[in-house]
Amino acid sequence: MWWLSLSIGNSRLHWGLWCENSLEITWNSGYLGDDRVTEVIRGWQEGKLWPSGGEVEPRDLDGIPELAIASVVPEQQGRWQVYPHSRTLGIADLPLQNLYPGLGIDRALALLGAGTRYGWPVLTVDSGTALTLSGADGDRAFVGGAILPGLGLQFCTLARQTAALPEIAVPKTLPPRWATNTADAIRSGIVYTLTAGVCEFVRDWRRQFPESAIVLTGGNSEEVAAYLRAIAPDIGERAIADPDLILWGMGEVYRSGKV
Ligand SMILES: Nc1ncnc2c1ncn2[C@@H]1O[C@H](COP(=O)(O)OP(=O)(O)OP(=O)(O)O)[C@@H](O)[C@H]1O
Ligand SMILES: CC(C)(CO)[C@@H](O)C(=O)NCCC(=O)O
Ligand SMILES: [K+]
Repeated sequence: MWWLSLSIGNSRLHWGLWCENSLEITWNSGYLGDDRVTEVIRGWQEGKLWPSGGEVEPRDLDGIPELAIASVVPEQQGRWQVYPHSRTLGIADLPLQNLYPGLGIDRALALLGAGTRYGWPVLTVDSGTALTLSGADGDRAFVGGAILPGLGLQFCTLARQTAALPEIAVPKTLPPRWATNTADAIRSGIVYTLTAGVCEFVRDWRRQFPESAIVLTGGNSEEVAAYLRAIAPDIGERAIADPDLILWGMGEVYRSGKV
């Protein structure tokens, strides 16, 4: 009756502990080394949710949990697939139409989670390592989307590939647009262009699907939501923030009997 969902992203791992269809707790962790993975798996085989590698309380599970894996990082997923009670999800397992070969399972699951919780049609904006937009229509058919470097990656690459530009943290709030120092100029350039780009996609989506929910998720979704509220309140105030879209999508696959 207990099962675990593991979403392997490009920066870290995202976990959910489920009791049937109820998501009990969620947590994030870094990638784990082989020894740690062995230790975690041994814990599960003794019916224990511990050690987990993230900040989650030790917990006794009555029974050995199943593990559902969704990964966009092949090198990481093999470490978890050795667990005998694991199942790795592919896009063919999802009750969505028109998915293209090679579409990221995280994008498809986020769409499924968003549509299930907030209705169809739906547009998801996942601000992770990469920022992705993914939209589906009222028949749960994938319409299309886009991929760009995420916020953290934009700041990081700019600093890494230049001599004079410093590494800057992702700002929590809107920076001044017309900057008069280097750090603010970087903040302004990245934040205003990324936000304008997202707005343009959302507006175009709304022209096609006026009633669609817009759902924000991913490690930088709070920042992106704050920028949108400040720059484009018509979008920012209506967008829904949900950090667990991918896990909800995995729950929907479980409910449909495919886990
Ligand atoms: N504790 C944290 N550890 C790592 N990144 C974090 C943390 N908190 C916020 N972030 C931000 O989250 C971003 C990564 O987002 P997320 O965790 O959704 O990525 P991901 O799991 O690699 O997903 P994706 O594969 O979609 O890129 C980073 O750019 C970083 O700025
Ligand atoms: C775009 C990322 C990196 C976002 O995590 C992931 O969804 C992925 O590796 N996608 C495969 C390419 C695609 O979605 O078209
Ligand atoms: K790559």
